[in-house]
Amino acid sequence: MAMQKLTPMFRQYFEIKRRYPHCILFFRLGDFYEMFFEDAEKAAGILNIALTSREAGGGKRVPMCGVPVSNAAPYIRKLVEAGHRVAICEQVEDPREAKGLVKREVIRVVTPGLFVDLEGLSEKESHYLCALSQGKRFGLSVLDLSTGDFRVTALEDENELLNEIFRLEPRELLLPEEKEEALTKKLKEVLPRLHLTRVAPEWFSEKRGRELISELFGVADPAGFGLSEIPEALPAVAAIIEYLRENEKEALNRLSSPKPYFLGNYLILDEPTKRNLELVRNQFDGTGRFTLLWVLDHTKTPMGGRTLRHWILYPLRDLSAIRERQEAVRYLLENPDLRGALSRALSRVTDMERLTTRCTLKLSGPRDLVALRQALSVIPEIKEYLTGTEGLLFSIRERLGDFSTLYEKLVRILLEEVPASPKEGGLVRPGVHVELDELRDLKENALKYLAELEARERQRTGIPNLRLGYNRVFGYYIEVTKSYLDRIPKDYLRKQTLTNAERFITPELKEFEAKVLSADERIKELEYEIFLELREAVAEEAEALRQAGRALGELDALLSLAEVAEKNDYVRPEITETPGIEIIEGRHPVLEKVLPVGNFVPNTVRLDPEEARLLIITGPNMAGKSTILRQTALIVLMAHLGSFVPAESARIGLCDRIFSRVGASDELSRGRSTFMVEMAECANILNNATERSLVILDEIGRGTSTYDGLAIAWAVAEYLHRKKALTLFATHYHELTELARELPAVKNYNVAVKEWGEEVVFLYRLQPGPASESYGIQVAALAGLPREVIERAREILEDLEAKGNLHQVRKPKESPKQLPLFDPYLPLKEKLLALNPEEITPREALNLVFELRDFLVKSGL
Ligand SMILES: Nc1ncnc2c1ncn2[C@@H]1O[C@H](COP(=O)(O)OP(=O)(O)OP(=O)(O)O)[C@@H](O)[C@H]1O
Repeated sequence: MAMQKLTPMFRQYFEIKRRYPHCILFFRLGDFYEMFFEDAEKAAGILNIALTSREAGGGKRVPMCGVPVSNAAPYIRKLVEAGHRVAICEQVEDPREAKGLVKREVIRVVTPGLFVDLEGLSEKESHYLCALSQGKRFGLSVLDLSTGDFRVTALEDENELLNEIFRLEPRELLLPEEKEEALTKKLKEVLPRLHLTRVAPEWFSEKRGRELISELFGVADPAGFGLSEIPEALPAVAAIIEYLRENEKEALNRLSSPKPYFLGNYLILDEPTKRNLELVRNQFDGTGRFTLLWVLDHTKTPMGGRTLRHWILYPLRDLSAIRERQEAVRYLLENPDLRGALSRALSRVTDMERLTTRCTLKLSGPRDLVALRQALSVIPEIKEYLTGTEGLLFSIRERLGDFSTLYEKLVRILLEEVPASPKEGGLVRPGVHVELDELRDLKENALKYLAELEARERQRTGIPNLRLGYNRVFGYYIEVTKSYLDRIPKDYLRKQTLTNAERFITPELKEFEAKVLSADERIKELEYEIFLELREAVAEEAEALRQAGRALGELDALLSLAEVAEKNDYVRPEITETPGIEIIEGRHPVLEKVLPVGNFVPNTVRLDPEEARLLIITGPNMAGKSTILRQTALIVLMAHLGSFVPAESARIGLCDRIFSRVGASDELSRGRSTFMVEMAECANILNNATERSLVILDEIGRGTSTYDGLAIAWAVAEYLHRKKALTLFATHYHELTELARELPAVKNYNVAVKEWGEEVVFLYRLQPGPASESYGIQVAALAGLPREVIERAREILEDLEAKGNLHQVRKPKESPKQLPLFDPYLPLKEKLLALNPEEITPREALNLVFELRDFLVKSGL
């Protein structure tokens, strides 16, 4: 449309839209955010709202849709979740005072990484925006705007970078525009839901990073933040700050300074390990159920949940830091009364970190302040409980700070219950503001006041029938009948003449009228001002509040570890500087919770750098090999995060990383064959494992021909033995058990099974020595292969054995897809197998079809 034909408002719309071409523009019109043209068409579809039209000038109508300002949050959330960016354009002057068209400006752009709507964020997960710069090393800055957590680090190579991104799972990653495609493709592969945002390459400047840091945080040298060791991160810091400046200016007001973190301080968990060990997400449906976090998380607060998740993903490598956490868990474990009291107190704490940030971003409403007040009310109580503690608990107490002044203010000013919006009034207590109290009195006592005034005026003038009245044209007036006009005082101003009477006004009446008529509006205005001041008072203490929030998170996480340790009978592992692992009667933390009580069979694993650093574990399918591998890795990881562990006792030498190569993950979508993935993961292990690494390998070489596979597995085992990494190697290649004879620190173990007629019984018990047989056919029979096929297989086996074709190498069984560790749908399978088609009713059949459909959908088949 030609510009000149447009209405002034649409001209303004276009001027703004031109600056935000990649955003859906929420254009404020009165009580609505309106969208136009393509934005409207796109949004109406996603939001499922009516698409209407509006005249844009010259009689032309254009597509339009809108959402109410008072309830815009869920719509914004939906659009952002669908991958859009939403530019919020507000009226930035009072329409009543505007000369002509009211001024409008975009005040914030909501992007996937800058999303802080409490309802749209998952409570116990961080929500990261990252920026990536590349110099000699990679620089990564990581911001969770919702909590104010701002960190930076440097990464040696692409591999380290991909692992870290996979660990953080950011929602949005900022990259310079010219960034090469190969890397972005890999990033998309590890995290398909990640939004990659290209921004101006000039933003990634070390110099700019220094300038911005000194500008925002008032320090001349970023070294003050410990950034001198990672100058590569400065461009990434600059990019994030520039991004905030462009899209969320308010965030710059009270941004926390970026804190460096060094990957070397944490156990390295690469992508396959995080995935295979099902630390925070299961491989079955990608949710948190049946994961290590699921077992350990009994936290009461969102901060606690986020902290624990972070601890699991960043296990420590520093002995004293681990012991500090263990000590705190021990103390809580031994003091159940204290634990109970702290737990109850924490249950009343709200999400302090996110509520505080919303105040700094000027997004919070009265209810947020009330929620924050509630959290603050609990802090003195918690401090009291922690009096007399030592170590970490004492340091938590110290970090909780003192918010008595702020708390008292919130109590003194805000009512118990407040409305959602700060602009509707009804949130400030009486006695806070003189004018506000007067206005409220005035409103409530208007009628009484008028009656009093009438009586007073009658007395003053001596006019017995003087009367007060109101009409819409003149407002309040005093009416005097004609017979008394001679008694009218001088300050009466004539306003209207009727047949029998005259109407007057007085300055007092006018003042009263102005007050009453505007009281309501003024009350709302005053309450809003008081609210803004209060919100600002909270924002001023943002840093201390965030620190307290984090401290409460730590306390909550420690309590959770203590609670889980008690409930599940965990022990405190002894952590040593000397490498080596000894887990006596260890259990799989998740599987033991899923199986009926008492059904899990514990196992002892000893890895010793000199005597037994590589254990070859053989045993038939389903015997429990993978479980032993995983539980060992999980126990080692739990020990490093400061948790107690499911075992009778455990001694764990400090590790630098846990490697895992377990099962064949579903990589077809990445366009790489199973074998290729297996080898790539294996290469990574071989190139990086050290004497301090724990390596768990499950069936290496299965994806290729038997001989190739065996040869590779053999060579890999030899190499790891030479590198002195502590390794558990589960295999179907029986031949590998020969290694124990050749290499000094290789030991054979097998998972016991017992024959029961033609069947096998799984004992799940790890015992020294190689497995005697494969039992593949028995397991196949258990799985329900038709009897005919099983019998035929036996014949073939006997035949092969008789011909000597089976001599050394037994081809391992292929399993088409990695089974989840346990099978949540076993009951359904059993039902299906037990089904008698002759007897089933149509209703039963239909129910089964529904169950089956749910299963297929959930398992992604
Ligand atoms: N220690 C144990 N106690 C009780 N049940 C167990 C134990 N270990 C394993 N199981 C059960 O056996 C199932 C199979 O275990 P796992 O996957 O570890 O076997 P596997 O030997 O690795 O099998 P495959 O060689 O076919 O991959 C588990 O899902 C679990 O139900």
